[in-house]
Amino acid sequence: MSLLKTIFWMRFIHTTSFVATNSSKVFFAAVKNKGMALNEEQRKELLQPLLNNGWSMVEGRDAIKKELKFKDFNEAFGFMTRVALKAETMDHHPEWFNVYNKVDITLASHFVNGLSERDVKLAKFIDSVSGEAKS
Ligand SMILES: C[C@H](O)[C@H](O)[C@H]1CNC2=NC(N)=NC(=O)C2=N1
Repeated sequence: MSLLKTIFWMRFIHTTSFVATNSSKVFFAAVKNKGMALNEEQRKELLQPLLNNGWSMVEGRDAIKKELKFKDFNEAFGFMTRVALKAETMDHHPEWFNVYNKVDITLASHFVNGLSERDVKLAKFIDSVSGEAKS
């Protein structure tokens, strides 16, 4: 092969592999897109109803928490199982602590180091399955 042909093929391979890696980067960034931190408007519209429903802001951190008390461990763990399955399908997990019938839950989004719409969605789900629990 002539030197010119070799240079041509080297440039061709370099360009096509560059295009391939770049488009896969764009593709995976889109797949992984989890949204952004809540803005002021969303905080009034989406967060305030949760704060009126037993959730409160964590001190020194952009996160929300709720403390739930169930009848017994069975009720508490049944609730946790429902939330765990939902969290897994959402790929969004609570920080939580359980002793017997008590479950303390904190929600925040690691990828924005604060609250996102995912926390609102999970908090709403938690409220919908917490049944007779007292907060
Ligand atoms: C790699 C995986 O997608 C991430 O670590 C997920 C898992 N669960 C998560 N849960 C929460 N609360 N926030 C996240 O940013 C998060 N990210």
